[in-house]
Amino acid sequence: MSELRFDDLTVRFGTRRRGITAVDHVDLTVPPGTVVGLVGESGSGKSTLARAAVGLTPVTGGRVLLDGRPPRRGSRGAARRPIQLVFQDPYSSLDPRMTIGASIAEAIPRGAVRGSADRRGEVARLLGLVGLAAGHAGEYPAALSGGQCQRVALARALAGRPDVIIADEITSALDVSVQGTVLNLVRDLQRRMRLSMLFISHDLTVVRYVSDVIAVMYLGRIVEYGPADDVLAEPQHPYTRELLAAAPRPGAAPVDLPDPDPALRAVADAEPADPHHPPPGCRFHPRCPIGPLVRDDREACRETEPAAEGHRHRAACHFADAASGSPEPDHERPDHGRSDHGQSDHGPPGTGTSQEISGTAI
Ligand SMILES: Nc1ncnc2c1ncn2[C@@H]1O[C@H](COP(=O)(O)OP(=O)(O)OP(=O)(O)O)[C@@H](O)[C@H]1O
Repeated sequence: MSELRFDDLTVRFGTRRRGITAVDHVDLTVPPGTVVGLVGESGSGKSTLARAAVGLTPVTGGRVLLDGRPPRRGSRGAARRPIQLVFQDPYSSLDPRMTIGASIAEAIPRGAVRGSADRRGEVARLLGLVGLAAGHAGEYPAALSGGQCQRVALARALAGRPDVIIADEITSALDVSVQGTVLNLVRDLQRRMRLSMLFISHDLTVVRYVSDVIAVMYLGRIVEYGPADDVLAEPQHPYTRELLAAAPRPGAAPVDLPDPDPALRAVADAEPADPHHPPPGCRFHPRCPIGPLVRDDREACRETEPAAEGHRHRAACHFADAASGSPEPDHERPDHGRSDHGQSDHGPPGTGTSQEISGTAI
């Protein structure tokens, strides 16, 4: 089992004047054998983080670490690739001119099998792992359904003998009817193979289904992090509460935002901030329904990057306690502070890699 860690990672596109910081000083840890669900709206930087992890996008600053070291980047088919990325669109991730068997065989690292019979056996084994019959090896992607293609993409990822899988919106392009079976498969494979997994989705309903830990991303930053049960039961960041309110658990009581005032709801319903010009202070403040309830001026929200409070479960909000029921702004607590770059460690809750984060912001 391996640990994936983003250490103060920044990815910037474009020029200094007209550029965009898609990932902004993110510290995030995927603990060994754990599924971290990364949720956030479109454009928050989730895919950029994923692509940076496997070297598809150059990083501007910070590091990606696998068990404390930069991961090896094996060339295509040549060596074991310890971090594997599975994409949203199962058809575009497979070469339409290659049979399923050839696609999977291509991803088996050199030296992992001897001879073509062994290779065929390994392809059949991988197809079996993802619940497909060995007979599919001779077919082309066009003959398969979207769900079957996504299973093949998973088989290809597993062929690389990974320690970590990053699943980026892998059910978004699938029919609702097959999303559940693919999610069950992913969870089953992750447990059986004791994989570490970063599971990315804009949909909290999907993330909550597979995740041990949930990280919430907004405008390039992680704004909340904690054990999934805690984040879902007592979200601390108003953005997480909005996501939860928009994705109620079937049969569960809806999450009430603390403010029934329509004027303030309009604030919360405002357009996301322009990622080219993120607002100063808390990036969420132009949309936030919490601040006006507890402070008329919301000066802290406008001017100061909020710090993350808490050890296992933490949120970057000056009014995190107001969001979960007790309106004491965290910037008035004695241990509050902030760092230069504004990110905390998102290490595994309750493990040695989770650091005390008083004094840093996420
Ligand atoms: N190659 C690129 N060049 C310029 N800007 C980019 C590039 N890739 C991503 N971006 C921008 O970076 C920001 C983050 O995009 P990213 O795709 O990482 O977000 P996301 O949360 O994964 O959203 P989605 O689910 O819609 O892909 C967006 O504003 C996007 O337009």
